[in-house]
Amino acid sequence: MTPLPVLGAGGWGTALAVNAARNGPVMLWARRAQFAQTLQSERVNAEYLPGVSLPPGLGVTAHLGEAIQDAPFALVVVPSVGVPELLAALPRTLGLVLCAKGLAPDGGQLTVLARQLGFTRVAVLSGPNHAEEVGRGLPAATVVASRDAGFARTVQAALMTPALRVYTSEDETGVELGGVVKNVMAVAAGLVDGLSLGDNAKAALITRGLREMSRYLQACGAHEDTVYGLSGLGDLVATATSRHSRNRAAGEALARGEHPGQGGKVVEGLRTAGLLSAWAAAHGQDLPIVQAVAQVTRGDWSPQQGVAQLMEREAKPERH
Ligand SMILES: NC(=O)c1ccc[n+]([C@@H]2O[C@H](COP(=O)([O-])OP(=O)(O)OC[C@H]3O[C@@H](n4cnc5c(N)ncnc54)[C@H](O)[C@@H]3O)[C@@H](O)[C@H]2O)c1
Ligand SMILES: O=P(O)(O)OC[C@H](O)CO
Repeated sequence: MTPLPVLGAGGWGTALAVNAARNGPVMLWARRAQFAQTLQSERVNAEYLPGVSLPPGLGVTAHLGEAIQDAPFALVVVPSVGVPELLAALPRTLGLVLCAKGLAPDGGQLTVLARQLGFTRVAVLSGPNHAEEVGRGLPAATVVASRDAGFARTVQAALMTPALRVYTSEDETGVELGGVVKNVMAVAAGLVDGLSLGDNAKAALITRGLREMSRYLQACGAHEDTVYGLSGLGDLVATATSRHSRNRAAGEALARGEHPGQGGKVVEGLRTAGLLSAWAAAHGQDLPIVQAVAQVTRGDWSPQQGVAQLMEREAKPERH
């Protein structure tokens, strides 16, 4: 049986690889040769997913060609900034399951970038999935979305295990962008927590954040109900309330006056806030929470100014 390639040995790549190894052999690709060797010999990813043993069917390599050899498709699990470079190195015949929750350098979708580069079998995987929990085999659910329904079902079969329930969708845009925007909402949730603004404020943020996600997704062509599924509301709740979330923790750090996100584990929401804020300005769209997070992240507003700006907006009906 050809091993399933999992490209990217951070927390999420490792957790997905451990889950998929319940179904068959897996080859995990790490960019750094020394790191790949350490994973192969220590059988644990102490840097990104400590406490989770790598099962015997999981191999590790730093050679991309070896990782994808004879495989019909691969999971792409590097941070969004690294996706363009990795895709450029892959054969266009390879099916792609894009797992990053971030945007391309131009602020567009990674699925769109993949197709522009000539890949034809493209899917996106997204849902309320903290690597720390999936890696330990705690029950979770996720969505694989592709315009190619047959490809989505193939990926579903490869990843569905007793611990991970995988649903399919044909709404690539809705599933991809839900996971992208919720990271910004999670940074905002961390600001709420860090400033001790209380439960009412957190509930208001999540609810208005969902409304903002819905407006953005629909402006980008998503189906209107996708935002209420696992990749939208599900992931928003998981990330905005989780002790595992790096995006939420980054918001707490901002509230303390620190500058999070330099080095270490990837915090997609900080970069995404700037890209989405630029998109909103260019398209005349109103994404107030995204814009407030972008201003605070850039240091243009203090966290308290961000809160005041949101609270003092014009009066309006709830449905807007
Ligand atoms: N951690 C989670 O729980 C989780 C869950 C779902 C989705 N995601 C998404 O998955 C993506 C990866 O996140 P993660 O948590 O695995 O990150 P991480 O911070 O745990 O690890 C990032 C990994 O990518 C490698 N890397 C960094 N830049 C690279 C590049 N240019 N090319 C190749 N490799 C590179 C790093 O060396 C490291 O191994 C992100 O977009 C994240 O939003 C994460
Ligand atoms: O730790 P975070 O904030 O990157 O969130 C991880 C996942 O996206 C949760 O589904």
